[in-house]
Amino acid sequence: MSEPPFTIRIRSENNEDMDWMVKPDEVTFLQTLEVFSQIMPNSSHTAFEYEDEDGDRITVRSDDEMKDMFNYYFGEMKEEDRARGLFPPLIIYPKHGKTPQNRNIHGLKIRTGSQPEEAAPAPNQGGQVGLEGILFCGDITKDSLHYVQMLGQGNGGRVYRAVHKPTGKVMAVKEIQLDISVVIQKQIISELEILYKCNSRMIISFFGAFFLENRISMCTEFMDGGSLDRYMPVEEKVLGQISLCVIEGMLYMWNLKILHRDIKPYNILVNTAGEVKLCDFGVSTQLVKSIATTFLGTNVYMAPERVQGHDYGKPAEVWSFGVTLFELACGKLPFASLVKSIATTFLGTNVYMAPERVQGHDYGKPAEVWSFGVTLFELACGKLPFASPQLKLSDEQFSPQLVDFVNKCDTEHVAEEYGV
Ligand SMILES: Nc1ncnc2c1ncn2[C@@H]1O[C@H](COP(=O)(O)OP(=O)(O)OP(=O)(O)O)[C@@H](O)[C@H]1O
Repeated sequence: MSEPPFTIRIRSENNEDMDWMVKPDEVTFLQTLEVFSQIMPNSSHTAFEYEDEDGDRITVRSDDEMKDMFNYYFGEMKEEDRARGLFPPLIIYPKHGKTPQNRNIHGLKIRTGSQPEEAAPAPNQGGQVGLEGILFCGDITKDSLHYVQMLGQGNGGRVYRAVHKPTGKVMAVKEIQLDISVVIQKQIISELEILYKCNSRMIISFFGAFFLENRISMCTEFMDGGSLDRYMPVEEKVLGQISLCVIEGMLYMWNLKILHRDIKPYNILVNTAGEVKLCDFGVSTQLVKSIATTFLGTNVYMAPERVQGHDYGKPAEVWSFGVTLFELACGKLPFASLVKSIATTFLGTNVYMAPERVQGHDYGKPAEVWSFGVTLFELACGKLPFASPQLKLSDEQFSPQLVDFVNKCDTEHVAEEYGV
């Protein structure tokens, strides 16, 4: 049932109130930030807070958190007030964009003074940018980084090894070009701040992020062993240890209500100290959305419900982990069963295409026969043959425990067994 319009009372730092009538189904987090910028043009805000029944402040940084706030507000309302249409104003407190120095638990002490007027040219771009072109979270700026080497390139951007000049700290800097508005840039920076609070041995440390023109740079711990894709196939007993780390990392983030959203060998990093860590968490829904809009595509690690555009959660994460384990163990993807995961519309592939075609290899008559097989199946059964996919790890070189584990990383199994 959709909720009725009601008043949000925006309370500024000097206790001045401004009332704003909203329809909870229609108002967005970004609109709220825009309202702040209209009534307080001299301050910049990246989030706001409201108070719960104990008077504790709860921060809102996204549409989802805003929805939670509305649910809380309507949930707290007395039935008789609701029946009489008496809706007390919901008071919110705009939050200034903070430099997170005192929240950076990784103890990186870096210059926090005003930002430079001009930034050093990026490794792959020239030109100089004024202050207004720089959005900032953390204490790192472009000109404080010395780029040493490109470590890799993903779908969206490039990763460099860089030295933070003031401290000598070696970091990995991931740069992604995103054509988005400044308001969305601010939201991304704000959403990324949660990474400062993450403190797990299984999660890559986050040092800061900044925008320069239309490019975001995210600075994280450098892992000298790189990502696991380099080491495939991985021996089973090593895989066991790796799995423990990945699961611990996932559980840690799940407890913070954060999904990784992109579990795959490329996002599991190792170092010569023997550590295994997850990187590239989808903590910023806005960043995930912006990347998805800029680089259309699905990937073969995605669970079917996600590819089909349905809601997804932890089971989809476990699915991706299953595919990852399969690939790490065998050195190749379980493609025959996974081809169903390739979306119908994205990247011009569809569920009738043979695996070699989906993978961008040369194809010919056999691919045509594959598509015909899928078509016949659909005509005979009225559904596609991929409705209830199972990962298979049939090769006998693996222990039954590993085979069983990987096969249980199936969305339906996880949802049924654990009720998540
Ligand atoms: N913190 C890091 N330390 C060392 N190497 C890294 C680090 N982060 C990324 N890399 C390397 O850079 C490569 C590219 O990373 P990137 O995150 O851009 O792409 P990806 O994960 O392969 O794909 P996608 O763009 O889909 O996320 C990784 O595969 C990894 O080898």
